[in-house]
Amino acid sequence: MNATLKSKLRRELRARRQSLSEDQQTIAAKQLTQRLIRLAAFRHARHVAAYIASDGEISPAPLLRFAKLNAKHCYLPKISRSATSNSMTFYPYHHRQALGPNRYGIGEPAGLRRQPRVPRKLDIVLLPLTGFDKHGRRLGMGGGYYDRAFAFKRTYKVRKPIMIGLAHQCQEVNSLPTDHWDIPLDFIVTDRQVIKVKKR
Ligand SMILES: Nc1nc2c(c(=O)[nH]1)N(C=O)[C@@H](CNc1ccc(C(=O)N[C@@H](CCC(=O)O)C(=O)O)cc1)CN2
Ligand SMILES: Nc1ncnc2c1ncn2[C@@H]1O[C@H](COP(=O)(O)OP(=O)(O)OP(=O)(O)O)[C@@H](O)[C@H]1O
Repeated sequence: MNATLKSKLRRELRARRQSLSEDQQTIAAKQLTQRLIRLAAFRHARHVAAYIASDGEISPAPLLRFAKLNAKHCYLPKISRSATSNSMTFYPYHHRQALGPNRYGIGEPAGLRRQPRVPRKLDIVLLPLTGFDKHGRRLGMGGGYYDRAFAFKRTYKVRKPIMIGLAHQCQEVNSLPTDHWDIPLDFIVTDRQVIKVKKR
């Protein structure tokens, strides 16, 4: 039931972000950066995970440059497929890091010489949203990668990492369906606003 609804919404919301022009994307990414760098959660973070934008997603690239200049350690997700599950690992994103496309065509660290960082040792995770509502519910790309990698946050009720969903303002919807495995967000930041999610 939820799955059909989620996939219909996903199609609609992906079309919305894909229709933004290059200029709109550039401006949105800068505005997003300005909002994020004011957040205490970001200022205090030493280990920051983000992503390489694809499919019209709002880009954390200018934020990553700022984070690097401020001596923060940055990480990018890399996905892998095994016989039993699809998982995601976070690798350091350093200067001149080689990137290669994953099976969805998204850039991810390639030619790895460094060790990944375990998810619970990240301070903040900036994750891409396909959709969100004002209550802080999220819709991802449907792979369940973030839900699985951070399922420990639901199980152990730990504070870290702080989960911050990033999206274009045009990806807001009135209400989203939720499933029990959806990991809760702490903040949603768009080019226009910061939502601090209330604990449920
Ligand atoms: N930039 C970025 N990196 C990321 C993610 C992401 O959402 N954005 N991921 C976050 O998980 C992981 C990759 N997950 C993905 C999962 C599904 C599809 C995808 O395109 N799936 C279907 C459509 C699904 C649907 O509409 O129901 C497709 O192949 O077209 C892409 C990425 C890791 N890296
Ligand atoms: N903790 C988990 N353990 C096992 N399977 C899970 C877990 N969390 C989610 N899944 C599976 O992942 C699939 C995708 O879930 P959903 O549609 O909510 O993805 P999403 O939140 O949009 O994706 P993402 O987390 O990659 O952004 C579901 O079929 C679900 O069964």
